[in-house]
Amino acid sequence: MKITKDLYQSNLVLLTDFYQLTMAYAYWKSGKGEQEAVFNLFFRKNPFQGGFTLAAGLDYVIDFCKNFKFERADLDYLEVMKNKDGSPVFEPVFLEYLQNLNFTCDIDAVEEGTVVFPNAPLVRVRGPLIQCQLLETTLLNIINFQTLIATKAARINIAAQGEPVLEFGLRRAQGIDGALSASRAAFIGGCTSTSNVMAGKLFGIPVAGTHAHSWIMSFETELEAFQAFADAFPDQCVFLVDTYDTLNGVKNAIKVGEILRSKGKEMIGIRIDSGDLAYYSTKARLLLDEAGFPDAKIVASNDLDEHIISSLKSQEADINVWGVGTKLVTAYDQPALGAVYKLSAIKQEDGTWEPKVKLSQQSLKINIPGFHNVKRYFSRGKAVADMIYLEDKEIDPKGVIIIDPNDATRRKRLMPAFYQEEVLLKPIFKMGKLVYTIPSLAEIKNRAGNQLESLDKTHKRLVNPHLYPVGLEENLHQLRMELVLKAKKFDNGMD
Ligand SMILES: Nc1ncnc2c1ncn2[C@@H]1O[C@H](COP(=O)(O)OP(=O)(O)OP(=O)(O)O)[C@@H](O)[C@H]1O
Ligand SMILES: O=P(O)(O)OC[C@H]1O[C@H](OP(=O)(O)OP(=O)(O)O)[C@H](O)[C@@H]1O
Ligand SMILES: O=C(O)c1cccnc1
Ligand SMILES: [Mg+2]
Repeated sequence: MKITKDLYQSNLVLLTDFYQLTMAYAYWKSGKGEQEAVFNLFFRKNPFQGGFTLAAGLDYVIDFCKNFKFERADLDYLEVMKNKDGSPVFEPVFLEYLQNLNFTCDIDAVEEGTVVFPNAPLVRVRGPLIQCQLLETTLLNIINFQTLIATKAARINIAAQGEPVLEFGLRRAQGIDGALSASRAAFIGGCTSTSNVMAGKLFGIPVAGTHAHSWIMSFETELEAFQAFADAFPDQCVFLVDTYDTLNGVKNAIKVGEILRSKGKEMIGIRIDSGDLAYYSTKARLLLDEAGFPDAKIVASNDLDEHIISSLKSQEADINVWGVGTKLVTAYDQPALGAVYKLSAIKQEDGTWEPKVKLSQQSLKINIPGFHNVKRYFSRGKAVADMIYLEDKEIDPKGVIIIDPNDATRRKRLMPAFYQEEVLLKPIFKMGKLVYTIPSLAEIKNRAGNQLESLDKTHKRLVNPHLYPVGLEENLHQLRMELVLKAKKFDNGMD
């Protein structure tokens, strides 16, 4: 277990791509290391062909930045790295520089549990080039995964229409942190509990569960197994009924439920983990109701995701609680969010900021330049549109036009004076100092619920959702166009 322990006790500065360190060295060597820059972290497409994304992971980012420090052991490792000719990769003076390096960036970010959309920044980092660069990979690793899983969880919870979703993913998750971060993000996205005990301990997520087929199989009969479980946990009986014959299993659960009742206890319900979940849940409901257990819950599990849950809902399956593992914590149908981290401005020697774009053959990949932020407009509590804008340009309250960053012919006129507004990037660090009050996980989950509530249901549809309007404010659109044309010079990019 040494590796695990070391990993979690490390402050993660080496959890980065090697090229960040070689670039840092080269920046330092060329004297550019302290030049100020602005980087933005954003994604280009909502995952799962959905209409929204739920931001998560900021708490980890804060922790990483707060503890950003090269320790002796990190430097010892870098010190022995050699080039092909046997010379050290990093000269000792640079390692000394790293040893004395203190985190001094400004970070502004969207709060965890906020609904977000493509192209708008989730995190904005302003600071010396070396530091901005050294944050890239770790920030992307954290935000990409937790945001992906929080979004998947939100979709699954939308499909469950407010019924509890229990997260059962640990055994199928992508390794140790894949499981822990997923349990955290799944809780933010709306799951009520996790089966992962360590996630319970680390994050304060309620832990819950039933029992496995092995429990039943270890007894001579199913009835004996249910009875023994009831003896051990009279207040927490959810009997797994499908080991041998599902409907007979329900009858056995009822028998033990009656014994429990005679002792003043109520069974919570049953779990079905195989077969046609619509058919068996309906039959089980009838048996339970007829036997006088109308409040007994029916839990369903077995490779569930938002689509199967929706289908079961439309089949009027009698299911009250959903146990979801593999397809949630692995984001089964889309394994990565694809968020990127791009430089958008750099400070010149005369103190002015130079906005930057990176050209791409695909116009959709040209980044948004400058020092920008994103603002959400609301009407009667519902989100109307998001505007990405340059922070130093005035917004006319009488009217602005926002322009689709991927298609300049798509535009929307907004009258800010008629809306409530919220600036989505909040100050997190100022000159390396934490200025943000970190919310509890329960507060983050609550925010996620309210945010999803503020989104029209057409954007939350699981299949072919209505596109939520996100656009560039005119000045920003203009700046982006000018920079693209300037960079392309006479070449029109059609070769
Ligand atoms: N009524 C239903 N409508 C749509 N999908 C369903 C329905 N009932 C079950 N499913 C889903 O169909 C799949 C059935 O999986 P599978 O073919 O492995 O059968 P199984 O019942 O798990 O078999 P086993 O007895 O081996 O566990 C699961 O993903 C399950 O969630
Ligand atoms: O299906 P998931 O969404 O991943 O949910 C978790 C699964 O894990 C458990 O059994 P396991 O799959 O280990 O064994 P089983 O398939 O034989 O029931 C449980 O019974 C669920 O089926
Ligand atoms: O508690 C359960 O029912 C459970 C836990 C993990 C995986 N599947 C089910
Ligand atoms: Mg299974």
